[in-house]
Amino acid sequence: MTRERLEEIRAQLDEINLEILELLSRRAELVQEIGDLKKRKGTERFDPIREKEMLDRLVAANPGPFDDSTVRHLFKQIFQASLGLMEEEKKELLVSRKKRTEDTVIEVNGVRIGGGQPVIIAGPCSVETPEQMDAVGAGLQQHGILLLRGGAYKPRTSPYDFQGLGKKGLELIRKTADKYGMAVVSEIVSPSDIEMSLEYVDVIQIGARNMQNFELLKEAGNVRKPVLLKRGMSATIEELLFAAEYIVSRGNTEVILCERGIRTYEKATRNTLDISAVPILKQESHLPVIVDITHSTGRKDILLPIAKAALAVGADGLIVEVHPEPSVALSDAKQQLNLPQFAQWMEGLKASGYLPKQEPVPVK
Ligand SMILES: O=C(O)C(=O)C[C@]1(C(=O)O)C=C[C@@H](O)C=C1
Repeated sequence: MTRERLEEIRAQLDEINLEILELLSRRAELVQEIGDLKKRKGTERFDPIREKEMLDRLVAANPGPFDDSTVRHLFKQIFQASLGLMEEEKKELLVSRKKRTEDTVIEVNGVRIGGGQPVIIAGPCSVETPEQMDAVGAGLQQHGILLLRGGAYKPRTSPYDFQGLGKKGLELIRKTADKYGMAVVSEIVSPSDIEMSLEYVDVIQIGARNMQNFELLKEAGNVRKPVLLKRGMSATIEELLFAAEYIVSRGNTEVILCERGIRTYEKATRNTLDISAVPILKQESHLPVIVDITHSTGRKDILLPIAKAALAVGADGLIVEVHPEPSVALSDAKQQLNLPQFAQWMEGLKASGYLPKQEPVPVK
């Protein structure tokens, strides 16, 4: 082929491209008209029967050299693009940054979660006895801790493991928190307990195993109390945000997201802390994000570097489990810090500069 002939053919192709583009644009305008009609009538935009009819007619008229499957493929692409044109603008989630650019700040017991200063939520895995709670309350109070955690309802892997004290546990943690000027963060597992829990908790925790318990999420959305929502152990970041949307869309806008490690093949830690989830969640959502360093690692020896890492990537706070006597704890005995270990951990964190110096809480 001569160079001139190549140029000549290319010039023809350029013209045909423009003709195709003009035809595609004319087609798209007609599709938009159909889209308006369908919207008014409330008809489904995708019409597979109509698409099949058109494809069959095109294949029957196919003069070649493209084979039938190529013709089907090319036109299917056009139908797809047409559907895209007809689609309503994508609905942004209420929890999305696109919906609200400023950070949501949640105030609990005078502590601002998401307000720029990291917060520490500490306490035992389970509420066990008055003595245990009093010891931990007194110990944490020494370090200025204002948010006390402790499980009264324990969704355990084995039905034979300690299941928690239930309502009695809630009463106990409330009493302890009141004595030491703290707020209560405790997990609720049943939708029918949400209403009852309002008397005892300042933050309703929804645990990893219940992240997609939609009835529980809806019930938590119906009340006006902050919710700490943990990421499910096999949940994607998107699924966590949808779970939060369940709560926020019902009017309860105070949701704290919690990264607590996900299940992977790695055995060195109990779960794998998805550190990248923190900046991604902060970017995608306006809700505060905290990291449960105890459940994600399941070990005490790396809690300081992990805490620093979480704060370095922008976490608004940390959850750490503390028990006055971890070796006799009724749950998670191996991963809870004792009070001297907690004191050392706090010292390390303050020295790192990530945590402001905190004064002991004045007892009310
Ligand atoms: O004919 C319709 O009902 C249309 O919506 C138009 C159209 C098309 O592009 O031809 C688009 C999407 C439907 O799935 C089927 C056909």
